[in-house]
Amino acid sequence: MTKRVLVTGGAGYIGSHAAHALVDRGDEVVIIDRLSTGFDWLVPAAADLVVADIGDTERVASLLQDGGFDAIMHFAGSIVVPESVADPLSYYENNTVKSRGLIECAVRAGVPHFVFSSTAAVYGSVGSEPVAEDTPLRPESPYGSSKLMTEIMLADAARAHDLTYGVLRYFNVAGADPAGRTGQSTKGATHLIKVAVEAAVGKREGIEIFGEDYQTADGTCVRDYIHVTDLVAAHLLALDRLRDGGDSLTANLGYGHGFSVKEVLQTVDDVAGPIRKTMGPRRPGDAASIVADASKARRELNWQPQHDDLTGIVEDALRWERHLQTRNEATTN
Ligand SMILES: NC(=O)c1ccc[n+]([C@@H]2O[C@H](COP(=O)([O-])OP(=O)(O)OC[C@H]3O[C@@H](n4cnc5c(N)ncnc54)[C@H](O)[C@@H]3O)[C@@H](O)[C@H]2O)c1
Ligand SMILES: O=c1ccn([C@@H]2O[C@H](COP(=O)(O)OP(=O)(O)O[C@H]3O[C@H](CO)[C@@H](O)[C@H](O)[C@H]3O)[C@@H](O)[C@H]2O)c(=O)[nH]1
Repeated sequence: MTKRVLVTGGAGYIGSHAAHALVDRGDEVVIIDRLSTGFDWLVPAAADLVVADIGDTERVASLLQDGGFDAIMHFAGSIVVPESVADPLSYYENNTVKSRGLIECAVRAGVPHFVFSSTAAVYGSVGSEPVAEDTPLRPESPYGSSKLMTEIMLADAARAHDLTYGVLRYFNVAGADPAGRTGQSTKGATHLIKVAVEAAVGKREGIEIFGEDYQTADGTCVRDYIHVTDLVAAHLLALDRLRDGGDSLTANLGYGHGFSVKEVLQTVDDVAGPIRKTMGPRRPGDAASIVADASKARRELNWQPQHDDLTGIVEDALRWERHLQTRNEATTN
């Protein structure tokens, strides 16, 4: 069978990195993206881009029916936790209902493999110990619940039909393609490292630290930041496993150690020069600490991360931010 992958959300931050990685190793790639938070200029030249909503099941069905795909990588979705609290039904619509339709189209068209972007948000508050995949799932936001429901649908569909899947639960994804071809370009981004490097290049006046009264070493929240290149490498390994006839798998993707908000911002200061920081209240819904036990991905996928270095992550994010600034100046002049 041809190695041909439908990448949903392939014009977004993580999906565009995956599309590049797939093209780099010779897979054929078709992207479906409605360009709500993604950009057509992030897509590799060798990939076909279909600008459409994955909720347009007629379009998706006809793409899959005639397309000769052996896999779907499903990145499309809505991703901002506080937004999901304010507007839960739109999250269930975009992340759960539309994923259901996509899975159904895959089953009907006989696409045998499905790799899905899930999230550490399916665990909820877990304490300071690294969290393994068999930890009880108690999402605390509609975003986390919307993703968990898709995990459940995939597992049930795989039991009933000829489908194998990889569910990958991402911790905090950051950094950019070291080759400089793509990076996080979201407008009004809320992710810590993205916001900090925007401040470093002068796009923002500074950054607010959301709470310093957590039960952590320095009082700020602890997260497990993973370089997007390592994250994407695990997707390719998961896909290869399925293509080789391996079992479905659910695995965390993180490095297994955490950094506090203050440690991250210190690293940004070290790399880019000091940025302005102000102390603010806690952001609703933030857990004090969440760190992956990522031993399963290493064991089952033979995943060997190459970019487990916070300084390198920040350097790559900063390089991309500078590139965006130059690009914006070029397009506005
Ligand atoms: N960034 C993170 O730290 C993180 C962490 C955990 C999980 N994830 C998951 O990874 C995936 C990708 O996230 P990202 O950071 O690249 O976000 P992103 O917003 O950059 O990418 C999402 C892409 O999906 C597209 N899209 C959204 N809804 C669509 C629809 N209905 N039809 C077609 N296209 C649609 C957007 O235009 C965008 O290009 C998401 O599913 C997200 O939940 C991200
Ligand atoms: O301007 C900012 C932005 C963030 N933070 C803090 O930085 C930490 C990380 O925040 P953020 O980068 O927004 O990531 P999370 O809230 O941890 O959520 C991310 O990581 C989850 C998995 O752990 C994914 O599911 C989500 O999609 C993704 O947004 C949190 O303590 C925030 O309070 C600040 O203090 N100031």
